[in-house]
Amino acid sequence: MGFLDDLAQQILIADGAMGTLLYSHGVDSCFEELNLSRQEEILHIHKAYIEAGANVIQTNTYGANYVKLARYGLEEQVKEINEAAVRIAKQAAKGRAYVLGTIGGLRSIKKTAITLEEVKRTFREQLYALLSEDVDGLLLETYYDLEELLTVLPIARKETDKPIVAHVTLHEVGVLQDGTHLADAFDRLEALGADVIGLNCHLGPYYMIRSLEEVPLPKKAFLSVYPNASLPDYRDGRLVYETNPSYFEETALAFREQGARLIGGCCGTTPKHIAAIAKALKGLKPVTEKKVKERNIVVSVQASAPNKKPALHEIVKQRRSVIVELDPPKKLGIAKFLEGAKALKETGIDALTLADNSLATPRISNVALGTILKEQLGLRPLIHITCRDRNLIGLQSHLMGLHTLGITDVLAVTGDPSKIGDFPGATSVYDLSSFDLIQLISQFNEGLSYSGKPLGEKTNFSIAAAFNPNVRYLDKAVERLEKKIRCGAHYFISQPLYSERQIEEVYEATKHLSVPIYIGIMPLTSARNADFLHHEVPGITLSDEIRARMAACANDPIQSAREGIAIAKSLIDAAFELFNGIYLITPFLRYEMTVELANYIYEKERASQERKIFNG
Ligand SMILES: Cc1cc2nc3c(=O)[nH]c(=O)nc-3n(C[C@H](O)[C@H](O)[C@H](O)COP(=O)(O)OP(=O)(O)OC[C@H]3O[C@@H](n4cnc5c(N)ncnc54)[C@H](O)[C@@H]3O)c2cc1C
Ligand code: MET
Ligand SMILES: [Zn+2]
Repeated sequence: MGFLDDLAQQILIADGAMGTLLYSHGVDSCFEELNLSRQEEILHIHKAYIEAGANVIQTNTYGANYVKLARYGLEEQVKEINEAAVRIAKQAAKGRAYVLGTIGGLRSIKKTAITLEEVKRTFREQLYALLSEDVDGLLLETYYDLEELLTVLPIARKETDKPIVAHVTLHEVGVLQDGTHLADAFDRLEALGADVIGLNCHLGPYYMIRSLEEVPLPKKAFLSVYPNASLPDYRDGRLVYETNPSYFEETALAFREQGARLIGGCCGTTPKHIAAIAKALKGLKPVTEKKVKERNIVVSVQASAPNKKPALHEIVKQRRSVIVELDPPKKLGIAKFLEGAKALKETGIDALTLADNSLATPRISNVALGTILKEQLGLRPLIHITCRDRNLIGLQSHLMGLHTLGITDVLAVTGDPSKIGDFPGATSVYDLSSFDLIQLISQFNEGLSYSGKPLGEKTNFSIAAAFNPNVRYLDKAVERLEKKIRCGAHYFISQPLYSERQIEEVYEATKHLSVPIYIGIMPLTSARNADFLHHEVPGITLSDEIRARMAACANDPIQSAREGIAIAKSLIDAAFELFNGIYLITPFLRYEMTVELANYIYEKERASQERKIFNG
């Protein structure tokens, strides 16, 4: 008889936490290293779980991989640490319990933190070490990222016929962090050859039971569940869990009702919790049938009221369109800002774009100013949103807020890193990349949150993305644009360009794209401003001619502004022929410059229309 034969007949009890138990004993270093330096302590914990009633234990190898051990400078000891862990667990089990070799997931919400190639390499190394010591099976646990588990599971399946337990970790009741429903995730794991499929960590029994209620019994695999002791509490800088082991008696019965056959514990659980599970399930057979609750899907996702005005990306496909950036002030007081906004509105621009703390320096909230523009001036605000200043919670709340205010035009950007701004020590969040943010907003437009939870309404954001053509390899930048379109970008707004030739190159490189581009034009204000952009802003190169023109009027601010405007007008002339959309950037709140340029564009447009009519 083996592990799977036993599961076919009966419920097996698994062990509980290792990490949080060691932590509660005061261990604050690498838990897995203790397989080498404090073997007795690990042995003792395994034994305590077996004595509490565990038929299945797991090796102390949750984080024994290259990536996690590297945090402690132990990355060269992957093999040693894993092999030692199996030997200790086997010594504790002495044939009384099955030993599963544990491999923990690496990715959290930030997929970008580790590539799938690194995931595979790291996984293989740990897998070979565990298999070389002849474990009874594998436990792939705490996979928040389904893509990661779907990547590593086939590797393990190909390498071994031993039983594989594959555990996802829920984001919230019934769904994974990418919005996949638990039942669908289980189907996919079963199809890839997992023998036991289940859940561990993050949530306590209550939410896990509710999640399993919507999951049918697997076709062939067995179901397992390792809940946390409770939701965690944060006390004196430490995560702590409620300890009420007798609660695990009731919940073990509920897990059995849901079809679980392998039941253990995750963070915060102790041998007492495992003893409670064993006590409750003593003599009980697994269920072979269950009633599945209908999926909790809100069927009626309301479309939100259609935008009163057409979206910018629709406007710019059809006609000339000018949008202007006017940065929110860095100090309190918005009189000059409003003066500029009014003057720009009078030119007839389609939107005023408001940066989100550009150059990582605090400015008055662009949502506050956007609301004022919309409500008081009837001017369309286009709100930049960076991934730098808000985590996944903040971003979603921000988007819901914008929707509630009726603001539908947004630009999704990574955001300049905080180290270049006024507060270099501040955290740059980057939970999401610009691609992820574009995808998130598209998902909001489908009425779904990041985790796939219905929002009750669909938003109707018109999604702009950034285009930086000031790079060494333009084709690489264009590949990013293509990816942004696949993520859901409706149009692009470019960084400023400073030569007619570059505008033509950009046109040639992007003319195949299915979405429009607003070309960035920012008037130079002085010779110093020109030198700064040329020498210090990555990617921006001004022609010798432009720099000479600005240098010639270096000591004359009025003439400098005139020259800056004249240069911008030539750039506009070049862009005008090739692009419908022009994005004017107001330097240093000097809105009179962008007012003049907007008027110039509209006059040019009128003249061009008249010529067309005249020519029939
Ligand atoms: C129109 C516009 C508005 C902006 N508004 C703001 C704002 O309000 N607040 C703010 O803080 N920042 C703003 N930025 C700056 C922006 O956040 C960064 O410049 C950003 O890196 C470029 O846009 P993205 O975020 O979409 O970057 P992504 O395309 O996601 O690129 C992110 C990073 O990848 C790298 N990268 C991208 N393309 C290439 C390439 N071709 N070759 C090599 N490496 C590359 C760069 O390191 C880049 O910083 C704005 C930029 C633009 C163009
Ligand atoms: C972070 S999830 C749990 C990891 C491992 N099973 C432990 O208890 O230490
Ligand atoms: Zn856990």
